[in-house]
Amino acid sequence: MGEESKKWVLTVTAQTPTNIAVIKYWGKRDENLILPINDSISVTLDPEHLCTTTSVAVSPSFDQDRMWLNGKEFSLAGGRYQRCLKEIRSRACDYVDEKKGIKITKKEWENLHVHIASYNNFPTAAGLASSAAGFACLVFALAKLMNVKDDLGTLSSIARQGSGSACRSLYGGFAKWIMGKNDNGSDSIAVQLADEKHWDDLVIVIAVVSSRQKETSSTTGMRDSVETSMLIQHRAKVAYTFDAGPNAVMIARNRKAAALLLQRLLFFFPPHSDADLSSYVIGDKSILQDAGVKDMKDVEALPPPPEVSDKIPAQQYKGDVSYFICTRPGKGPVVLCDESKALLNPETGYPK
Ligand SMILES: Nc1ncnc2c1ncn2[C@@H]1O[C@H](COP(=O)(O)OP(=O)(O)OP(=O)(O)O)[C@@H](O)[C@H]1O
Ligand SMILES: C[C@@](O)(CCOP(=O)(O)OP(=O)(O)O)CC(=O)O
Repeated sequence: MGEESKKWVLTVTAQTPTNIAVIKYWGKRDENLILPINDSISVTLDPEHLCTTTSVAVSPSFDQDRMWLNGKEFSLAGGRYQRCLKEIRSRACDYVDEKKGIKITKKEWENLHVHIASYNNFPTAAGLASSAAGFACLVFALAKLMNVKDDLGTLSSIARQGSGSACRSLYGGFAKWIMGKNDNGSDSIAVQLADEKHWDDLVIVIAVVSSRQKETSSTTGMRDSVETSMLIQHRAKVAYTFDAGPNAVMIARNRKAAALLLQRLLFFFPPHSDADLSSYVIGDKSILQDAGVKDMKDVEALPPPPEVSDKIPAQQYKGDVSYFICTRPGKGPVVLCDESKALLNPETGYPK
């Protein structure tokens, strides 16, 4: 290949939301293919507040597949990354860009290397579904780059092989991962139940008590549950609100309930006195207005909630929560055309 023809770089940038399961996936029947032991249902969170942005690039000048996560080089050697790359490459279609003089045939995609740069705008591996947004974004961006024509259901089954919960992040609103029955996983895909407008005054408040990396990953935690819990098969009938980590996720059915909830949360879990309210409650700050809280003085003036009685004393836990994120149902993956949002330099294909 001549030096001139080695110069071109083709890039795509995509943004994908996280999701929080209300009926959780917890336990696999196949560890390799990532097949679950139950159906699960989730709410996709607004990418304005929590999202992954991933840029992918391809060029004949790249000599290996490389990835950078949150600014640091990250190994793609793991089986989950390799499987996603292989599945997407096998579905790549011919690509032609007459203007740039780029022509890639289906066969040529197999030998072209990719560069990937990804950034999570929220804590990674802390129990806030970074693997979900991350693998969904990786698969979605690569599929766009390689001109994959398959539908979102197929892409969801590829993202599933990166991280189970990722299959639901291919959709906005409310998604269901159908566990499927087939041994080869072909029917284990996610579908959209309703879009983000369906229940648009639903409010999700996340109390972040720790942004540190979890000691037990979801993969390990659910494996232990499957091996040791006799009740695991019955678990998905039971509602609970914690994800796999210390950070509580609370779902309020409408804005009024969310405002009352936030008043109570701020009463019981006030920030340290020197804190700034705008960094203590992030995301959709308009809930603060509904709660009648404009500044720290208003937080300090919050009265004990009426349900506090002699039996339940109004003990306050100052500083125990690092910060709260208020969010809502959000849209699914999108391609970002604004060059300034790209994480890879369009000329070189290396991180900006
Ligand atoms: N943007 C990303 N792109 C690709 N992979 C990512 C990205 N973000 C996270 N990951 C992968 O996901 C792993 C973290 O997954 P893990 O399940 O342990 O935590 P989590 O997804 O944040 O929490 P949980 O699934 O319990 O909500 C990372 O070590 C990395 O391999
Ligand atoms: C508690 C959960 O968030 C667990 C998510 O687990 P992962 O999808 O991160 O696990 P792997 O498939 O092993 O990568 C529940 C859920 O999202 O349904």
